[in-house]
Amino acid sequence: METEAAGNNLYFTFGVIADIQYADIRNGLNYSRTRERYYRNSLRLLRNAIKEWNEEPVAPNFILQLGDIIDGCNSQIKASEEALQTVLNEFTNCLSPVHHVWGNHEFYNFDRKQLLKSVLNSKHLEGDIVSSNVPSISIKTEINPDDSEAFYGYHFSPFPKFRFIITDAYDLSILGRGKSSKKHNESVQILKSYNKNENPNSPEGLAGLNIRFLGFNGGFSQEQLEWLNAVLDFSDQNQEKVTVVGHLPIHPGSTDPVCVAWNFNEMLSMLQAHSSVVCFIAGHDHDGGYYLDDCGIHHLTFEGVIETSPESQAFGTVHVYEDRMILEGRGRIPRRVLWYRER
Ligand SMILES: Nc1ccn([C@@H]2O[C@H](COP(=O)(O)OP(=O)(O)OC[C@H](O)CO)[C@@H](O)[C@H]2O)c(=O)n1
Repeated sequence: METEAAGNNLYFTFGVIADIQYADIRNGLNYSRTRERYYRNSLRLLRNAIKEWNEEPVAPNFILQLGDIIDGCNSQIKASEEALQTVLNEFTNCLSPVHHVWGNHEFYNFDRKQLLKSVLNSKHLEGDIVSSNVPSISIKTEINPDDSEAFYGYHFSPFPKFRFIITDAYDLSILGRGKSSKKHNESVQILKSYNKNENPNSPEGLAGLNIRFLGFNGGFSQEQLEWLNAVLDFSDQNQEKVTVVGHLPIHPGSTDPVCVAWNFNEMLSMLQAHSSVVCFIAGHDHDGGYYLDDCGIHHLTFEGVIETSPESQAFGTVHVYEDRMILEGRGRIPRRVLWYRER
């Protein structure tokens, strides 16, 4: 019974929203023509989500915006800047600071340099590493917008013994980096070694989990995995509870395999090896998903706003306690109680 749990003191709350994909165009369909996409209405759902967060008894400590904030079609109609400004204007009404994750649609509209110089770079919200009992180690990163190989990642601690890590699932990707970048070329090689189709987004001929090797997915570089490992070493020693956040799901049980990160297995085994990790939060798969893995890590994939009908909703508020988190989902997003794994 969750009401009889040891830790009934609410520590803090945070909001989550995924795949808004706003565009000032009429409704359309997804690529497989199975779902409607409500490009204009997504802005109204965002507005209502912000209103509800603002009206909570205590405003959420922060909001996680899980990426694909505007749709790629804005680029074709030369409306990328305008669409982004429209969505950001809504976020200015939000009483809570917003952490932005980058998805594939960010890269259809902007390159990495533009993103790093934009409001979608929320790294300024990164916290300091302060611990009385664990030696300080160098796990803060500087991101130079002129560095063509840089990845977008940072972490913050909103409450003692809790940490959130924003990761970059398109660090290895054929999207977003110039053709002369080493990571771009490495990504082309990885993708081509699995996917022989002329259209890199076509899954034709890809069997089982290999269906993830698509141009609209990506992965994590060794450099990023090493950084993450160092942060998690610190969190383990400091006995923290860590939630890792990215655009792409990393557990095939939590999503359609077509949406999984290329090197999900490397990321997954690393997170499972760190006792501090309790949750992974992703977007990208608009149908959403959930899986509790063998090590007790909760994998939450948030339903996308873009494919949510006007009379419904798709956002959540997570209430964080000593021994569990409770996701209060709205509309398509179910309520879930997420007990922390045994250390
Ligand atoms: N078989 C396919 C699928 C897609 N494309 C093209 O790829 C681009 C991205 O597709 P899109 O469905 O817009 O990507 P989302 O991030 O919104 O959704 C990911 C998952 O599908 C959600 O469940 C776009 O240009 C498509 O036309 C393709 O060519 N071939």
